Order: sequence, then structure tokens, then C-alpha cells
Amino acid sequence: MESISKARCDENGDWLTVVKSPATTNLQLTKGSDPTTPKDNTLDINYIAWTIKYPSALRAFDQMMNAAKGKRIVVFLDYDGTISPIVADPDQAFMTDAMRSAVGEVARHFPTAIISGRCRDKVYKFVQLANVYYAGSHGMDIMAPLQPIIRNGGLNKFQTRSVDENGREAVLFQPAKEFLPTIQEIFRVLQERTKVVHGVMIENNKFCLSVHFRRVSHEDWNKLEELVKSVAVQYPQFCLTRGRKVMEIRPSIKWDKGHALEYLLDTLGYGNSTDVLPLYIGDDLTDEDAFQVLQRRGQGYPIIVSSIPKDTKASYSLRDPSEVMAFLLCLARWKRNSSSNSLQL
Ligand SMILES: O=P(O)(O)OC[C@H]1O[C@H](O[C@H]2O[C@H](CO)[C@@H](O)[C@H](O)[C@H]2O)[C@H](O)[C@@H](O)[C@@H]1O
Repeated sequence: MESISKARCDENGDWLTVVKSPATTNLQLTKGSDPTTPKDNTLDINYIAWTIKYPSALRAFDQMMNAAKGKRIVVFLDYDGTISPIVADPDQAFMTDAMRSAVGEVARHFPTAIISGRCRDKVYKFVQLANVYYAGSHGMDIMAPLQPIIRNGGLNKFQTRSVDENGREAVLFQPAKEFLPTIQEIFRVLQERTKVVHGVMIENNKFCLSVHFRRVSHEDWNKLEELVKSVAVQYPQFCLTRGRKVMEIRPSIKWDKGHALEYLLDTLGYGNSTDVLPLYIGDDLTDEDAFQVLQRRGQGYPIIVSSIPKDTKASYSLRDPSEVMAFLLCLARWKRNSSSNSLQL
């Protein structure tokens, strides 16, 4: 059987899987252009081998929940590629009604937050669930519950009292607010500089700018990357990061989805709790920061969504958003059953 020796991302944010075949000791490079389904048997065998290290959260569900008994589960979800499918036009990445109902059902039983790279307003428009907390711009824009914060080393200065989309009092946390005027400037410069590339789309995610190249012809990828880099170097307080067929310019502050996860745990009142069990499900590079936080805390379950083998800090896997939905439904059913069992005791 073939084994996976290494998985990495190429310079354009596309996933590559280096596969080593013991029989031939040849290295095969399989280019996964953001696959949602494996392209051939080789990939499928590799995927099965990969799930030995990162077991399916659906298959391991009973075992995971046995270890969760008596713990307080908090659910964190990424949006694109996790609860909505990856599509060519970012403005059309709608979640299905079935997924919305599964997320809503989970949120009825457990505190649930969505942490996305998109701007928070847009994620809310897509999801439209009142019982979910929302963090946009990779965690740089969080609408958190109004609660005394227990462990908040110096973060108070980034908080303001606010009201959420449903008119409830809340706390708005925006650690990159001072960068807003420059982000608007970079947005305009990027639009101007990249307009020569056919198919490019610049998405303004408020505290982060996304340069989408999914609809740019492959031959123009390098040219686009050079143009984006030429803008990024003009702004030393910003950095260039990558996701799925997207380059992003964002403030170089020490704040990512991992920090957002911990901030939300704090504001939900679980900051120092040893019996909390955070569950984080995500598909992209930025989700790795949250996986890493769970690994460091030695708490909870980091779950990667991927249909190809990848290097990851997650412990479990799900193949695609349809498996995410199945997992969420299992979670809600497990909670309903365990609640009715404890009532019967
Ligand atoms: O953190 P996320 O919620 O996963 O957001 C990450 C980026 O997701 C979106 O882009 C990705 O999905 C698009 C729609 O399927 C796809 O066209 C694009 O190629 C993907 O990169 C979103 O548009 C970005 O702003 C987010 O940063």
C-alpha cells in the first residue's frame, strides 16, 4: 500500500500531496485543484491511509462522545468549505437550508460560534441564525456576549458595548480597528493594480482583503501574485497570507482564529474551566491556528474538513460539508438522547 510522506501547499495556495510508493520508491505529485471529490483511486487509497492518522469524526463519534461525558461542549465552525460548499463566486457561497437547520439544532444544545475569514456582516447574512455567535475577518471582528470577562490581559481597550443583529446587548471586539483607513486605501490600490488580470476578484472583508484567483487563468497566477506582493510591500504593517485560491492582505497583529477561539471561550465563561470541551471544525490554513490552540490546551477536538490528505494540526477529519452536517446532526441527537436518559434516571 502507498503511504503519504508529505503534504504541502504550493506557492499559489493550492494543495499538493506528495505520495511515496514503497513498491517503486517513486515520488508522485498529485495536484489537487481544491478537490471536493478524489480524482482517482490513487488519491482515494492515500486518503484512507491518511485517515489512520486523522480518523473520521463520524466513525470515531461514539468514542469521542464517551470522552465528552460530563464536559461542557462548545462548538466552533468555520464557514467556507466547512458549512458551505466551495464555489467559484464567493458571493454565491450559500449554505443549504438543511445545513442551517443542523447548525441551528446544534446551537440549541451547545454554545456555538462561527469564526470566518469573511467580514462578520456577510457571514451573518449567509447564516442568519440568532442563537450563534459570529467572528469575522479571521477573528478580528467578534460580537461576543455581554458578560464579565474573567481573564482578559489588556484586551479591554479593543472592546466596545454594542447591540447584535437581533438587538441584544453585546460586546464588539475589534483589535485591528486602527488599521481601517489604511485597509480602505489598500483595497483601492489593489483594485487598481490588479484590474489587468482577467477573473480576479477583490473581496473587502473589513479587517482583511481577499484577492480571489479561482477564476483567473492558471498562466496569470504568477503575474497576479507579483502584483499583490508589490502592493503588500508598500505597507509594512500588513502581511500577505494564503487560503484556498485566495491571497489575503491583513494587519500584522498577533491575532488569529486561535486567539478568537480563546477569546470566545473566555467571554462565554469557560476561560479557566477544565471541564470545557471545545470542538473546532474547519478546512483552511487559517483554521490551523485554532487547531493548534486546542492541541496546546490539551482540550477538545480539532477536526479538519478535507477530501485529500493534508498536513494538519487537527486530530480528526471529515471529508466535506455533507459529512460536517452529518456530524452536527449526530451531535445534536447525542445531546437529546443523553438529556432524556438523565431525565429517566
Ligand atoms: O474562514 P472561512 O469562512 O473559510 O473564509 C475563508 C475565505 O472563504 C471565502 O473564500 C473561499 O470560498 C469561496 C466560496 O466558496 C471560494 O470562491 C474561494 O476560492 C475560497 O478561498 C471567502 O470568499 C474569503 O473572503 C474568506 O477569507
